[in-house]
Amino acid sequence: MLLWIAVWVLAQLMEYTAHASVWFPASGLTYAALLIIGSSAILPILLCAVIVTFVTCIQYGLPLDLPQVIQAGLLFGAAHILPYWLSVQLFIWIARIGRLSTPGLIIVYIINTGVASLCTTLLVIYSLVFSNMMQPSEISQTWLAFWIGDYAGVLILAPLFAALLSQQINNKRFLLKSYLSPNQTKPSEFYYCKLMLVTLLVIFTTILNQSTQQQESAFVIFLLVLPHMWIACTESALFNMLSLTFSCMIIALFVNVLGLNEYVLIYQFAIIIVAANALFGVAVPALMADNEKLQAIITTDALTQAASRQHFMQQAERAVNRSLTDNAPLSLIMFDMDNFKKVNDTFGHSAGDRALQNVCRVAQLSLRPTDLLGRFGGDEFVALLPESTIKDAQHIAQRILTSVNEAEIAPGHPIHCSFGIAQLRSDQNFTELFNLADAALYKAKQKGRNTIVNAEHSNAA
Ligand SMILES: Nc1nc2c(ncn2[C@@H]2O[C@H](COP(=O)(O)OP(=O)(O)OP(=O)(O)O)[C@@H](O)[C@H]2O)c(=O)[nH]1
Repeated sequence: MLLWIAVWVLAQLMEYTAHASVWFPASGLTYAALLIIGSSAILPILLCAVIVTFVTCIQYGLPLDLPQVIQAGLLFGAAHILPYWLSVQLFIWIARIGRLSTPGLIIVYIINTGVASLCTTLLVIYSLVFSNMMQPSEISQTWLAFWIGDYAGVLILAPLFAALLSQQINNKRFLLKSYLSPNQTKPSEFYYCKLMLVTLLVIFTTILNQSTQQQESAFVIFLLVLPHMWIACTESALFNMLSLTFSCMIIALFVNVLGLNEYVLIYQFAIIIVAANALFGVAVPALMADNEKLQAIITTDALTQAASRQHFMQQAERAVNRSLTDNAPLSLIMFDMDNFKKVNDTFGHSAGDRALQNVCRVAQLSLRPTDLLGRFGGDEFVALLPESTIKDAQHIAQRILTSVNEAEIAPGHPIHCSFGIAQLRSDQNFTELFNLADAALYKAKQKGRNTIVNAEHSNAA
């Protein structure tokens, strides 16, 4: 309640004409409270509405007695709360059933809050007229500025207040965090430079506007979209929201101080457009994080963390082409665990999984950072060794074989592997190299397993 009254007072301070402020932060808090706290936020907001109506009556010297003030306050509160409450219910419902991604949710949020703030505006205006707090003749000049002020308050401040309330209240109605990138509690080192740019642009525009008294100059404020998109793409959602709040505050401040009331709608629309754009920016870090996760899923084998077959093939094709162009050596080691089916049957599938992970871990230790290890099938692995001759590959395969043999499935049961190795010739492509290593591996199995066979000579190493 204290916060709601405080942000209402803030809007009053920024009021440029009766009942119309550059923005109305209280709408943002109402929306956030209904979203995070739920219907138990209705009564405190209603009480706040009665209190601020009382203050307004004193402020404008309206001749209403106490019961009339209470009635007017309740009417105002109901008109203010009802559309936002319906809008929040709809938003939660769409978020739940739609399984929307962050950008989808932002579109729904922008449209939803736009419609809700318009409905609130119309209802509140009619409640003010009904309570004799506003003249019907004032409606036509007030409603648009009133709506845009409310819309800016919700669009910009509701996510910020929702984030703050979510930290205090353990709510399961709407998990805001699941739509945002991992929390980044600190701004980047250039954050304050970006805010400085925003401030300079606002000061420049408002002073230009005041000195020229032409509406064309007020349109310069739309350039705010540039620093705000920069902030949106490089800062966390929290600092994105804070910077939008900052922009709105200084715009409202300068518009009031420099008496730019005539042009206020331009500034209000600029705030809305910049905020809607920047909100999409909130989705950028989340999309990038999703992208990284997807990339990891596609390129990595989940059990062993070796490269997936598809990723290995892509990288191998490229490495082979590079090697052929540079006339540099490149070798392939193919290895497969021996009698792995028996391992699974004897020690269980989980022990088999651990053995696969162990083989992969020790193989990685024997490889260089420039080599690539891939899992091709159940117990079959391939290592791509750029800049390596068959001799180098033999040494590496021997190192892997030795360490694999030292790793045990169970006490007294060492892991055994067979290896086939091949070096790329200048007249070969990757598939031919692969087939050669595969044939050598087959020979290693035939030779009694747990051994290394060189494809060129087809001899046990
Ligand atoms: N634990 C476990 N087993 C797997 C996995 N993927 C495949 N397998 C099993 O690995 C075994 C592979 O067996 P085979 O390809 O017949 O070869 P092998 O028993 O190792 O015999 P050789 O290769 O001839 O030495 C099969 O029993 C598969 O069920 C996995 O992710 N985890």
